[in-house]
Amino acid sequence: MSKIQIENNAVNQRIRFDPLIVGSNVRDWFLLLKPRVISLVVFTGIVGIILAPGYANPFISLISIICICLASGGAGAINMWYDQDIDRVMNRTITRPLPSGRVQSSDALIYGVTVSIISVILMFLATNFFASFILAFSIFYYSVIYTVWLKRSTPQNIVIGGAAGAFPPLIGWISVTGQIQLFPIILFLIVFFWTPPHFWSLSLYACKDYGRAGIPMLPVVKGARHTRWQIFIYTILLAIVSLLPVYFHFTHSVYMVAALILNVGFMFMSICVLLEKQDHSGKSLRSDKAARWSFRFSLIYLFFLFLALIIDHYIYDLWGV
Ligand code: HEM
Ligand SMILES: CC(C)=CCC/C(C)=C/CC/C(C)=C/COP(=O)(O)OP(=O)(O)O
Repeated sequence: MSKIQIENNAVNQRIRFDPLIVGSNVRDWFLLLKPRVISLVVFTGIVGIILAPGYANPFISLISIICICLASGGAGAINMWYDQDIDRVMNRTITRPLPSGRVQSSDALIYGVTVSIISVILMFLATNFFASFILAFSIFYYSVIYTVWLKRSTPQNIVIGGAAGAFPPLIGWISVTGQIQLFPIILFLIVFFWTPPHFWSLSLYACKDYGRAGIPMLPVVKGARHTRWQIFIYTILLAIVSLLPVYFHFTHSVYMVAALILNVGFMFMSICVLLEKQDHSGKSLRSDKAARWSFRFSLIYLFFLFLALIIDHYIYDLWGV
């Protein structure tokens, strides 16, 4: 039996014995929204709301947060609808509601589009036109520009497509102030430069999956060695961008210390990824352990960096320490 056959059998076994497959309707509709990704996306949006100057009505802020949740989820469902053909060939995604046949294709599309439209209308009614426009644009960016166009056509898909996930802090800020300022643009840039090391770490160990699905992710097209260098370069760029709030005096020492520690941690991870032993084809000899850690650390990095922004804000700007 070939290696691919063995892998496919393992996947089939997993589908057959997955206890969640029968009678899991509500859970499937929930999973279509990519809830775990939403949690961090929404957190960055909440930080945008908290940092924005002026009075943020708690009820309106709650609606804005729900709107970012729905927009990100709706776009995620459209992404899963469009990608069901490739999700069917990848081990990581084969148990998702669409490839496993638990949700009908057209139902998923209607669901994704409806949830997205509701989010934009609700944002417009609760806040302002500008915030709802950027929200609509970010849904379009993720579900059409990234998913339909970039993902299958260029190894730079993540770099350009990364902008989709960087909008939420900007949207949160605009929902309060109605305008764009330098600080939320820096928050946008932080998530933008964070996305390549976040995703490419994962793509290093999910490379076979993407190769089988014919998706031109960086390690598939340019090899692991090139991807490891790119992760390293983007981690340096991220470190620089993450210190811009300190440079422009938007934040104080709490954020500065947190950012320095987190950047040292991420640099260390990316150096481990870079140094992980490879053979001459650039393939890792140690099952990409460092890349797995780097992916996990990317999530820790973004969460604590944005948490530090809030703590710094409360300590210095609100309590006047
Ligand atoms: C275009 C940009 C991005 C790409 C291509 C990307 C890609 C991915 C992929 C492929 C996964 C694995 C998902 C899975 O196994 O189901 C993942 C996980 C994750 N991503 Fe991203 N990501 C992007 C942006 C973001 C952003 C902006 C955030 C949050 C601010 C984020 C947060 C997360 C989280 C929290 C997980 C872990 C989910 C879990 O534990 O299952 N990602 N990302
Ligand atoms: C407000 C708003 C619309 C926010 C969007 C947030 C956003 C773009 C998040 C990106 C999240 C993500 C999991 C991308 C996965 O890429 P993929 O689809 O290539 O991954 P997959 O292979 O796991 O499906």
